[in-house]
Amino acid sequence: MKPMKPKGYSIQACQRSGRSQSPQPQLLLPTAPRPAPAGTPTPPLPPHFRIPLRPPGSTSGPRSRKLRPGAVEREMLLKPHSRVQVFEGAEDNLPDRDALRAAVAIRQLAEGLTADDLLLVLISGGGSALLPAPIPPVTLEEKQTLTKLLAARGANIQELNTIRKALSQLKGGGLAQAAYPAQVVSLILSDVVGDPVEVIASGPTVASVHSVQDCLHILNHYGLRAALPRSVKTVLARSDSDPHGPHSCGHVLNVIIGSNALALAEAQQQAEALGYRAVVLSAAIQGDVKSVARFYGLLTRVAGAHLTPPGTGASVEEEAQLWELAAELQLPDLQLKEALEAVVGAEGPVCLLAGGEPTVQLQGSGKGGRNQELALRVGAELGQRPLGPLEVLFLSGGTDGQDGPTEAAGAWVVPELASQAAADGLDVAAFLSRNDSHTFFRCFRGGAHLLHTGLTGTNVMDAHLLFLRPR
Ligand SMILES: Nc1ncnc2c1ncn2[C@@H]1O[C@H](COP(=O)(O)OP(=O)(O)OP(=O)(O)O)[C@@H](O)[C@H]1O
Ligand SMILES: O=C(O)[C@H](O)CO
Repeated sequence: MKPMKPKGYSIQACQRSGRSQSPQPQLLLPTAPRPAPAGTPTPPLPPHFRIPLRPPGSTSGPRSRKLRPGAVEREMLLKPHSRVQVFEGAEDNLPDRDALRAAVAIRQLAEGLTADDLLLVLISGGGSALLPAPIPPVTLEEKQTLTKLLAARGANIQELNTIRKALSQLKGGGLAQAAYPAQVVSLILSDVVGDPVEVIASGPTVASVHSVQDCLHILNHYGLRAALPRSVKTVLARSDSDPHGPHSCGHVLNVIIGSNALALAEAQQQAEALGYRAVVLSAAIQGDVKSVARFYGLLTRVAGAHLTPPGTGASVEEEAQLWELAAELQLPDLQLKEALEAVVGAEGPVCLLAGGEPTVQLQGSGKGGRNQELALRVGAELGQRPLGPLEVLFLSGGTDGQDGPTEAAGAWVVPELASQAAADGLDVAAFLSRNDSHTFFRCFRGGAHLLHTGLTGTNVMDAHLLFLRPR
């Protein structure tokens, strides 16, 4: 590689978070303690959750300070007189004029490069909204409307980004094309199940494999083809007849440097250092949050049966239901058999880890997030039948530190939660019927079961941790 001529500056486009951190009871998770020496009695379940909570409203330490939206990025990134230009935009993950300005600046930077240059592209979740560059005559507003309609009708991220790429100058390999003949290296944090580089942030440096027919199929499926603006029809027709075909990206190296699987592998090591037999179940958990909660409820009972005296755990029917549900969820990398075998052989506490992105079909007007809703639903599942002499804790958290439009990253539950909530006059089912999981956890035990991490600066979807320990 030729020595780089240092370019004058680089551009950092980052999302302006529409949510500020407000002082809340903080459950601070210390760094994992050193591994317990051999022969140490099994740690209480789980030691790192026994941190005294700050009383509500306490404001010490950076995490409890109220930050202006967007201040975190500036605090995290820039030094005085930095040559880095920061463009903020795409508030709440929606492309806007600010993001459009950033996209134009990035394209101009890329187009000005030569064969002697190396363009370093850092990509993470939310990148699609940050790099809007609609192909004329499609306007930003038309593109916003179309993607909002698709999302509202249940289009998944693969479908959404296929359409985004077809209407963009920079997505689907367009940024790499603009930088040609410079070499391009993209370092990617994956927030999409299976880590498909052509889907993550709509693959600005990855040649798109989708055709116009794929787009039309998606638009037909969601009943949007008839109402397409003329501009969109023009662009789709033009790309269909494009003699050049998809962008070639032979000058590009795309590298996944952060993913759900990597995060779970690290969490597994931490759990083992804390004395747990830790097994990763899957980094591709998808499907409706109700089914996923049911899966974890059955898994707890089936795995728990191997950790408690015979006759106190799951029935044969429940084990069959677990396998049926696993098949229905179609989790490509599921290590269920391996996990259950590990539990059978375990002498002490067990930690089963998984991650991904369940879906929540919103039916109520409550406040919550995927992780808080999953945790509450698992809590309801765990409280349905006795689990025998078994301590259980389930945690679900967003790795970016924010779960839905709330300050929490997620929440954690134990089997006793549902009965304790009833004793406190809180109807779990009613909160769930309104998608009001955040309100529940704020009311329950003074918010003690909410997980607060603050913005983490990364985003590799959600992490689900199931801790089991025979009493
Ligand atoms: N009241 C609610 N209860 C449960 N889930 C909700 C609620 N409100 C929003 N959600 C879910 O939260 C998700 C949005 O979460 P969030 O704002 O963390 O963005 P995200 O999907 O994680 O995107 P990113 O990857 O950029 O973080 C949506 O999928 C939505 O279904
Ligand atoms: O920005 C996007 O397209 C989503 O976060 C998926 O990467």
